[in-house]
Amino acid sequence: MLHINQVLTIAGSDSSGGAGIQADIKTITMLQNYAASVITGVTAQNTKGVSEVSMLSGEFVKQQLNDVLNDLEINAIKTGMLGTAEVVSVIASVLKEREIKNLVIDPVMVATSGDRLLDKEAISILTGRLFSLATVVTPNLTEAEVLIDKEINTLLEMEDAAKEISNLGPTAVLLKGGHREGKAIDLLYYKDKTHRISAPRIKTENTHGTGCTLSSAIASNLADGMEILPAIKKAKDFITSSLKNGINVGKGRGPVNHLWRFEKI
Ligand SMILES: Nc1ncnc2c1ncn2[C@@H]1O[C@H](COP(=O)(O)OP(=O)(O)OP(=O)(O)O)[C@@H](O)[C@H]1O
Ligand SMILES: Cc1ncc(CO)c(N)n1
Repeated sequence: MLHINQVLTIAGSDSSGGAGIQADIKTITMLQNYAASVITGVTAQNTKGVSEVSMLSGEFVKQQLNDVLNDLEINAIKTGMLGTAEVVSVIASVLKEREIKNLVIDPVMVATSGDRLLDKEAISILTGRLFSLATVVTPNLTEAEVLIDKEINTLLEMEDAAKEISNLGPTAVLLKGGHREGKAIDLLYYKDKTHRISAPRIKTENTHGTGCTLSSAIASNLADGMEILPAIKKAKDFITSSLKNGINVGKGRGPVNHLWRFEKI
């Protein structure tokens, strides 16, 4: 029988299907792995923005997580929208207790549209209890500025920021430069070295779900046994291709889209 690696996404639902758990499941599936999903909350959202968020209780998130981990053989986990301090605490406790091999944390704080997806009081729990368990954390520029409480403008400042965030305990930090001008350069800080992970900027309005897609692709590649650097480079190729294939769904920022299967290496 065909062997398939299992990836768990812990994230929120995006009713418009472009970001959140829907983006994660699509990505993991396109990368030919099996996706399980622990839902933290539900957003009423479309391509123009988020109109409402309803979070599940910490207890219910814990129950989903334990049910999945007690049964499936999860090879990697990715976290996205965690919403509340209660949910972040529960996830940190469960993941600390279990031997999680590959954990990718996308520290989602606000949607592309500017709407808040993480309570302010949850941030210190995220950094204090979850970051140290992570293989990779993937902040965007705004999230990184919140994490280090400094403005980040230049590539050199991005390098310093990635290094500073690594002091919070993750094995690697990928600081995404998607919201800058020019080439789409992300900075990876890993094993005391900085790597520039670069791709041409795609001229498109259809960028809904870029962050979710990238972090899910990294988790999926780690689940396949890839090392951190190649897992990130391959995920970067995947998001670049998905941006090229973005589609005009909705009247705002349409979703990225995947048109073909990537061959496994
Ligand atoms: N127009 C673009 N062309 C090429 N790459 C891009 C573009 N926009 C974003 N990226 C890349 O997409 C990935 C996600 O980065 P981004 O900074 O957009 O994350 P994010 O802000 O967390 O995403 P989201 O907008 O979904 O919240 C990064 O690798 C980034 O460089
Ligand atoms: C549910 C959800 N998670 C993450 C994001 C980040 O883009 C979003 N817009 N919606």
